[in-house]
Amino acid sequence: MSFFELDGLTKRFGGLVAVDDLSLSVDRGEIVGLIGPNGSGKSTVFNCTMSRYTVSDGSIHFDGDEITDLKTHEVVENGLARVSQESNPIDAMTVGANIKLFTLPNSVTSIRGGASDDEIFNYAARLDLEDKLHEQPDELPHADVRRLEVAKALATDPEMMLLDEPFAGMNQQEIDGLVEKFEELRDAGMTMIVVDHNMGGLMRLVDRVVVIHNGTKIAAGDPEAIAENDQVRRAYLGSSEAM
Ligand SMILES: Nc1ncnc2c1ncn2[C@@H]1O[C@H](COP(=O)(O)OP(=O)(O)OP(=O)(O)O)[C@@H](O)[C@H]1O
Repeated sequence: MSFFELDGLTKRFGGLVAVDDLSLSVDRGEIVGLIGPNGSGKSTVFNCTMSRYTVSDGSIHFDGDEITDLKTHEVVENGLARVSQESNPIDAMTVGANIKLFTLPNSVTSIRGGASDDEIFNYAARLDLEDKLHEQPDELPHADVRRLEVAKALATDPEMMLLDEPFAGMNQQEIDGLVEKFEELRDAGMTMIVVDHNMGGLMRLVDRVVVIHNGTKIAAGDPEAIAENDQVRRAYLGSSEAM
């Protein structure tokens, strides 16, 4: 069994089948790109994996355990973390305090515990945010807010990260910088699935690409082969996006 496996994953919203019998596996240390036109089901795959949505059919395994029906905090405790499309830092707290929040024990009553200042510094430093620990998120440029979201996810000490549009809204220099950070995380052993519409950043980073369209896998392969794949091109041509 692979490190991470979706087997026949299906998610229905009433009559709409958002993810349709999708199987996908990721090996430890791999970075897999999950791409597809708008509405093809990418975020739904992440939401099912993190138990934000209940799965209609199929199963999800991570590191040898079935995690399909766990609660979200149990999925996180198992070593999976997700960076959402939307940033949601708490603006009334500093960058450091926002990161620390993700290191607290999982209890609404816990006000003690969590990572030390040194540990918080190290999580921030992995995203080049160590000089911004005392700033408030609403004082930061967009790219720093997005990197803060990655640092928050890292603070749960995951073995695998699901990254939903990490490059959105970034300029080329910022994308290059973030690609470098993800490569450093990979070198330290992190496994990742990355969803993004920025093909330049994504294709450079990933080992393998899985393409979904209408919730179904239509292609999988290395980035070069996927860029040349006619079925993939047609799927994107049928949507309003360019590949
Ligand atoms: N909570 C929900 N309730 C009803 N329908 C939903 C829900 N979440 C997603 N969908 C539908 O499921 C389909 C897949 O949506 P999803 O957001 O997973 O696509 P996506 O590939 O992530 O799109 P994008 O690239 O635009 O983020 C869409 O038709 C969407 O409208």
